[in-house]
Amino acid sequence: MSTSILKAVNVTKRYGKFTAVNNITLDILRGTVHSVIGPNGAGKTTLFHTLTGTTPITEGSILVEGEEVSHLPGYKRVRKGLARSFQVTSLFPNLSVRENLRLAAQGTRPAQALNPWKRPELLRQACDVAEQLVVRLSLQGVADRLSSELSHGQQRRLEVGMAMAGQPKVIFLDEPTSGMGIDDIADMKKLIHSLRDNYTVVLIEHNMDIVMDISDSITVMQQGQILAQGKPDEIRNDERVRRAYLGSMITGGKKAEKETGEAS
Ligand SMILES: Nc1ncnc2c1ncn2[C@@H]1O[C@H](COP(=O)(O)OP(=O)(O)OP(=O)(O)O)[C@@H](O)[C@H]1O
Repeated sequence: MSTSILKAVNVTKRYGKFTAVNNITLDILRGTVHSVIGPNGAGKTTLFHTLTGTTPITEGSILVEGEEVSHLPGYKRVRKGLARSFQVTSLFPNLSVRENLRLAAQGTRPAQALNPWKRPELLRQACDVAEQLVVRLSLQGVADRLSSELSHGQQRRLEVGMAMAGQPKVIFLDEPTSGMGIDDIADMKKLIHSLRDNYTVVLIEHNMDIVMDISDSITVMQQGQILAQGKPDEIRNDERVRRAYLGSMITGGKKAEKETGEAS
């Protein structure tokens, strides 16, 4: 049975009088893909920010493998094994794919990364990690190209690879398929699904086909709160979820149309 790797207990985030995340309790299990979905403004990204330490919480607690991290800044949570995949803008545009990955792998030992007297085996290890990732990301054909020369889909895969390079326990992905074409979406979906062999994935994604296909569990948020949690089938069939706002997103509108007799 999977054990808990990341927990949020009664987490609330307020901006002044506005409550963006309201009393959220989550238990994310090791080796799973856990998706967070909900309409625009539901609080998904704010929840991510609180879990990764980008933004401080107002109330509640966050635990990584049972250890309280609520008041640790983001960079210290990285050392506890939480990694966030950032947007394309976080790539080094004037470095090759291989060099981007090698630097990200070296970043696991920041003191060593900038030390001119660093031990050569650490550099070799970082090169090995980069080589393995080039293959895993299916970027062999462009490994020596500058990251700025990659297609959008390749850049987004590289972003995920940059998070993987740190060999974290949990990888946070915020809309990794946004702006992608169909082929790139299929590649990204395969990559995310494969991640749970080595990592735990927390995913924000608007593409319901992906969410339903690759998630082990789903948290549905609405107006800062949890509306429902469960396996994809449970969420798909949850009346509250469908009635609230997801009917057409999850079912492609078919069921809702059938029920209302409004199909054209
Ligand atoms: N720094 C901030 N100050 C004030 N309000 C904020 C701040 N960040 C987010 N909010 C508000 O919190 C609410 C939740 O925003 P959030 O970005 O978390 O939603 P979301 O579910 O990620 O939406 P989307 O799917 O559009 O990205 C929104 O009403 C937003 O305006």
